[in-house]
Amino acid sequence: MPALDVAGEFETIDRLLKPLAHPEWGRGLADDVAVLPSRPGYDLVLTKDMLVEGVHFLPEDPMDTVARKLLRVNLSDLAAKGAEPFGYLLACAWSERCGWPERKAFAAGLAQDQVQFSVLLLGGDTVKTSGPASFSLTGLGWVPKDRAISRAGAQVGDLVFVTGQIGDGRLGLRAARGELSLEPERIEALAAHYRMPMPRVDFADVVRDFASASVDVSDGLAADLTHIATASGVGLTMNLNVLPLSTAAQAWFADRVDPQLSLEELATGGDDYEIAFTAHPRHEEALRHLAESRFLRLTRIGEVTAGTGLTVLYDDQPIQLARTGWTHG
Ligand SMILES: Nc1ncnc2c1ncn2[C@@H]1O[C@H](COP(=O)(O)OP(=O)(O)O)[C@@H](O)[C@H]1O
Ligand SMILES: Cc1ncc(C[n+]2csc(CCOP(=O)(O)OP(=O)(O)O)c2C)c(N)n1
Ligand SMILES: [Mg+2]
Ligand SMILES: [Mg+2]
Ligand SMILES: [Mg+2]
Repeated sequence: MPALDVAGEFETIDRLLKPLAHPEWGRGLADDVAVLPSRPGYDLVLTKDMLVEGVHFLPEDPMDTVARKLLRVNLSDLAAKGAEPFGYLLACAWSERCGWPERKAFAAGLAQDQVQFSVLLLGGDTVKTSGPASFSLTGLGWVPKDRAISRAGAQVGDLVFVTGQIGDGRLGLRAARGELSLEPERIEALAAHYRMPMPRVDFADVVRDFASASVDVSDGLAADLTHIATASGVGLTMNLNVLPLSTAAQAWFADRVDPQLSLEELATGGDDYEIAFTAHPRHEEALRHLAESRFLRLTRIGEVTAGTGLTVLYDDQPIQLARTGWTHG
């Protein structure tokens, strides 16, 4: 008899999650734990982020992209530390709207990203809730012993860099909500970034080899750079005029009446999942070369100074931001 498509706990585990599991370490998702052999010469790097419906994704977002975003926001944290991901633990609190097709789409999204990023499922937990859907993922990666990059470590005189583009996460949320009047291709590109950001996994080894301090940009570039300043006990500057914008963001920006306020929105909006880091000026050429060879944009956005906190510059003048990024309550 063919299996029924029942969105139950063990149907979900057996039919949707087991195919994603590490063949050995995950114990077939049929034990109480996963067991990993240690890797001599490496440190294990662990991170956890949640995605909650209405907080991190929209109720109408497709479940395959919700799953991929969940994995990717965690891969982003690992990449910022210079770690290479290998596996993850997953917790799902399915809501009423998560029937079998939605769960299947969720697992299919994970299957795609498992191949793209070379990670496998190790275990997790599955529950049903009458509240909003929420998901939590623990990402695991390896970094050569004692080489993980921290938020502390920025030195006065270092330069501040950011990968990729800033602002598509914020504009993508507004695009997905139907708040922007741009051509449909632009709306699509921005919403796609919001629903499925690209973690800079391919740049993790460069960060590890050259960065003095590093953070991934989730809350907002200004907020996350402030984390580096605080942890490192230094000051950082950020030049709003050189904020790297995508072509879609440039199209949006071109129509704004208040350019400064618009750039502030992008620099504080979050959901970028780029890497912001500091490095000694002697590494600038190598960093530019490596970024170019990997087809990744890299922008020098500021410098590390004696002092404290983040100083934001617009037209060479320091400005005050109303807020630096997203905070939860
Ligand atoms: N509920 C929690 N229990 C333990 N540690 C937590 C919890 N929430 C956050 N943290 C820790 O606080 C630090 C900052 O968290 P967060 O701002 O979420 O980091 P990130 O933005 O890189 O995801 C991290 O070390 C994280 O592991
Ligand atoms: C529906 C919806 N509203 C608002 C946002 C914006 N937003 C929510 S949480 C957040 C910051 C990142 O999430 P968080 O849980 O703080 O991740 P972490 O910094 O821990 O990686 C942002 C920009 C969003 N992504 N989706
Ligand atoms: Mg977090
Ligand atoms: Mg994070
Ligand atoms: Mg982070």
